[in-house]
Amino acid sequence: MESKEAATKDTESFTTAVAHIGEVLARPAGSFAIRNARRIDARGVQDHCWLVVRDGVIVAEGAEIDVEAGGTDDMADAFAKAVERVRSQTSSQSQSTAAPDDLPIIDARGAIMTPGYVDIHAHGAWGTSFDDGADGIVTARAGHMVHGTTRQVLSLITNPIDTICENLRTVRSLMPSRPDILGAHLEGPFLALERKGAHDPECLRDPVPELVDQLLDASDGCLRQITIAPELPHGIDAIKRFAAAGVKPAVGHCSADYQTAKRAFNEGATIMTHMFNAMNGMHHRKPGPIPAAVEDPRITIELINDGFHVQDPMVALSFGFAPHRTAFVTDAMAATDCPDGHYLLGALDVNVEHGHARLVSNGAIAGSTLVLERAVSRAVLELGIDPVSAVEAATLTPARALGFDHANPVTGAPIGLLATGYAADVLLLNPADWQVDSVWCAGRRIR
Ligand SMILES: CC(=O)N[C@@H]1[C@@H](O)[C@H](O)[C@@H](COP(=O)(O)O)O[C@@H]1O
Repeated sequence: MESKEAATKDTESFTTAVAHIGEVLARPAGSFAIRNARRIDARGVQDHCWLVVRDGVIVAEGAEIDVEAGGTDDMADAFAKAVERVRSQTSSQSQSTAAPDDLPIIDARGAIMTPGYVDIHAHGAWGTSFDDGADGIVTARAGHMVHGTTRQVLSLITNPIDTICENLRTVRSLMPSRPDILGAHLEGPFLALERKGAHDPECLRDPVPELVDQLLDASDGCLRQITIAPELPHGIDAIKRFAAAGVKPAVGHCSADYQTAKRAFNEGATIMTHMFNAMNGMHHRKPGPIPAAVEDPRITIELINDGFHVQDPMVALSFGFAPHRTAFVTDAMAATDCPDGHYLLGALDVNVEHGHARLVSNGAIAGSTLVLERAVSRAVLELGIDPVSAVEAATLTPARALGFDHANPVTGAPIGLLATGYAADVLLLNPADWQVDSVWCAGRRIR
């Protein structure tokens, strides 16, 4: 839902960007090459890096280090050979999208090159929510895409069950034409009343089998993850049912004790929804759900690194607790990339001041106005987290949490690294401030 302020800000440029992104994503995947970049992905840092993309997939990568600077002869001319190979393949295969002599080569001029960011928990941006129908989804997606979030799971807020089912069907219907949409996340309605945060208490439910089946039917395979308070009467049973259906259950919005959380993870939950927020904290005689997630190497830990939801020392603690398992999420709501003002989260009124969203009714924090671009830049530049770990938390870790780090039916080629065989989701960033300058999603240039 739009606020008055959001409606007056840049409505025209929003509309133009949304249309542009829709058009670009409808085109066939492209072929191109990038050279002279400082590649940072979960494998490490590599200077003078290049990659070659054919029909949307990275087919070769390397570093152009000349012999005098310590490279081998092979390193010096591997790029030219890889480009030549793609050019000759494209000229002999007429269905390819690239003309043989026309493989664009982008000189990154030393810019940072990372995989596209993957946000597995967000609700909206640019004045709209992922619950606001197809138009709302493409608008909010554009708000994240221009900031480098090339792929996103669309989080749906707690609503009456029929509304949630309708919203799931909308997500499902968009997926064939939108490679950037990874599916849906249900945050609710199976949350603990006392940990509801910004969710409508009237709509919270116990996850009895009939409701589980109803949601699975409506999702038609698009449901990727669901947040569940495991201490609800049917909480553990629902975790088993969703896991058996291929959905990743997430522990969150709960008051679970340590044993109940541990049981949830043993029965198939694999994610902790925004650790620290909307759950009981750690106490030396009441350890609660956090140690159960931290000690279990199977669990991915979501973290909202906006400097408001979780204070910086706790963000650093999470990386120490769970290296390679901390995934930045935004939990972004409609006000993201918009002015302060009045917005909606589901049916609830939200006031945004200085970028902080709170329910009008009781002041509860109501999602963030964060984009992953900012989560990564503040991790590196303000918290001193090493760049490889910060990039990993926004790329490979969230991709792996949902099985997208391998070839799969949703993204086809894997995502999360800039490696041969991976989808060409690529960002070029300004090394001074880590702002996103260029974005490719699934081999299509967005900006
Ligand atoms: C969409 C959503 O559910 N967002 C939650 C919100 O419900 C919760 O109130 C807040 C703070 O939780 P805390 O006060 O327990 O830290 O975190 C997230 O913003």
